[in-house]
Amino acid sequence: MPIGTRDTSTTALSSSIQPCGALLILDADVGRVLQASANLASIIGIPVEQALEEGPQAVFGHELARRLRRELTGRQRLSGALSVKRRVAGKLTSLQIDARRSGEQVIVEIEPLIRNGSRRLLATVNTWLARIAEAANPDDLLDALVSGVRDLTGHDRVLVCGFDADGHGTVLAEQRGAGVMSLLHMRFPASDFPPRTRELYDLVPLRNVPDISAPAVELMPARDPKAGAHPDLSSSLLRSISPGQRDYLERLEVAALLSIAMHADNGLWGLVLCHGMSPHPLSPAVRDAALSLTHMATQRLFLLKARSEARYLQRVQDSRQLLGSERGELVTPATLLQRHGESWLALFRAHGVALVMPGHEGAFGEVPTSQVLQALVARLEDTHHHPGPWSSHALGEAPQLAGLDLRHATGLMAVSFPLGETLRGWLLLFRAEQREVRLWAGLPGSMRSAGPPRALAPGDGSLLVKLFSEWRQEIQGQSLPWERVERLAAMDLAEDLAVIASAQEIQRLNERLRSEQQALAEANRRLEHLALFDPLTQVWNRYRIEQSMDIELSAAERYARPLALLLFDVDHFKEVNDTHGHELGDRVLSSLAREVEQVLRESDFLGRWGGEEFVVLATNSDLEAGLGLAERLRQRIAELEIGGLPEGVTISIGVAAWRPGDTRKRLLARADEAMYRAKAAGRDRVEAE
Ligand SMILES: Nc1nc2c(ncn2[C@@H]2O[C@H](COP(=O)(O)OP(=O)(O)OP(=O)(O)O)[C@@H](O)[C@H]2O)c(=O)[nH]1
Repeated sequence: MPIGTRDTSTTALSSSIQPCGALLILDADVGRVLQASANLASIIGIPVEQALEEGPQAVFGHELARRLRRELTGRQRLSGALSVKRRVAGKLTSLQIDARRSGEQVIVEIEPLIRNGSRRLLATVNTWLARIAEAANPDDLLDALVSGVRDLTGHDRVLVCGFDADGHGTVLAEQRGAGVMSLLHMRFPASDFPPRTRELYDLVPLRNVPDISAPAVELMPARDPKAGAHPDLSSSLLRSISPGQRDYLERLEVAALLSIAMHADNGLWGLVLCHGMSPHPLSPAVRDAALSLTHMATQRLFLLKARSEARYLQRVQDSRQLLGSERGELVTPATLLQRHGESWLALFRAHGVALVMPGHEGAFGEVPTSQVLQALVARLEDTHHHPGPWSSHALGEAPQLAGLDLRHATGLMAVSFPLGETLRGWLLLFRAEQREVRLWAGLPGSMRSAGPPRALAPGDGSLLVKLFSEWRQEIQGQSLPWERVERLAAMDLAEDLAVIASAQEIQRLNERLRSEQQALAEANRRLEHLALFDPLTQVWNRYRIEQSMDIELSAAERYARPLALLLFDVDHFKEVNDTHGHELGDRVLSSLAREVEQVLRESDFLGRWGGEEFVVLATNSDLEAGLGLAERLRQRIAELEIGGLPEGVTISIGVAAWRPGDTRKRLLARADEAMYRAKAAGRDRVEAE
């Protein structure tokens, strides 16, 4: 505890103060002195007995006592410290008086205004404020702060100790005189800053111990514990230090201490610690100037941090814009990571990144095996339900992930993103181990009893000095902690991934819809084909040829256009089937249809009338043209070579020409009759109506 902040024994129950000032406990009405520090006479020249008997006016004079009462009416503390001059031990002394309420009592602190350092105070503060305002980064700023504070207070060593998320402190900046040991970069264990100590800094942002060896001064008269609670001195700057704290500072050769809190929005961020190697009286004015400088520097520090966070978030936004271009595209997690993995690793200071979605997975950099990734996500699915990220920088200590081989990864930030109503995808960022050697200034309290370096056990004076100056510890199994902005950035990224995933889902659905529409159109086409074509010969079926006949008949009627109808039938087809099989019979019908099509003009139509019977509708053809066509067909079929049927086939054709007033039925009947005659006349011939 080299910095001397641990004063758990100097709690609210402390009933003694440091001798650098005097203290009075007054009643709530500022009318009576309940207790006074034993050194009252040496500080303000009034004996304790007189103060207790005659009250505040004897100590401060009537006018000041009235002013104190007036200023504290309805207020917790004076609006500003008062200063008075008093003759003490024959010397005119300037004093600073501050007062505040504490429960049912008023605590008054009286401190001599020391001349040292207070000259040109404002000029010094202004110079350092300017330096602090010029600092472009936190390191320069903290250097300016420790230099400025040391310039003001004249301490032998001034340092800034910043706390990490675990409450451990690190010396981030230091200014020291010649021959003073450096504590720069050393660590202070969190156990040196117990919650009570931190709370006291909330109450009073500053602690000043000008001489740690000065004997404590008691309050008089001593309180009978039965008579009620001791006055609460926790808010007093003058409260004495604990024996343990004194002991510790002595071992560090620190004889005087000034510590000033640096508060962030979420609590104590760090401390400015000023060490004197010999007693170091400090004027209250100098102390307050150091407090102001620290206050301004702290504000500036958080402004710089906010700016650097803003710059980082701008980089995140840039990367989001790049990602935005993926929305219109169907990309797999693997492709996304190929394109953006490198930049995400840089952005998150990570060594590996994986995207795990149901049925898809992608990885970039150093990541565990696919099997482990799946197991990891299954565990996270079970244990992590809120939408924020899950993170750890010491995976070995995370019970959820016990037994999983995460390879080099000791840090993981996992953030989920919704895929539809129940499914989630996961963005997993891995950090590799970062070994670190910590130099502890002092040992953590818990270590003291466990005592790893046994040689350094208390009692061995020479080694104990070493114990407080430096103790090496190798930190393993940890990676860089995940910062708040990085967590925010990961959530932004996950949001984008959700948008990409849903945009892609919509695209996938659209594509499925499109292909289903195509399949439907195809089915419709097939259905239409089936409805109009004969499946065996692929010529028009009876329904379709009837339609055409009706159309052509009405055209013939309207324009008196000639039209011939040929009806033909394969001769002895039953025999073909019976002799060669039905399959060959089918082939004969198809070959015949192909052959007839070859002979027909574009404007002629061929249809299968049924069985082995076909119809040809010859437009713009009179009976003679119809007969000519029929004869050509008959000859071509008679000459047609059909594999497996050496004798070939013949057809008998009946031809009828349109006559005004003809219906389909009548025209067909005449053609049928002619075909019947052709059959009857010996087949393989053409007959007209
Ligand atoms: N392979 C096959 N045979 C068919 C098909 N449609 C009808 N047939 C057959 O065609 C034959 C027609 O026989 P019939 O009406 O006796 O006439 P045919 O044997 O051709 O004798 P004629 O017409 O008098 O010369 C029957 O055996 C039917 O089974 C078909 O799609 N494929």
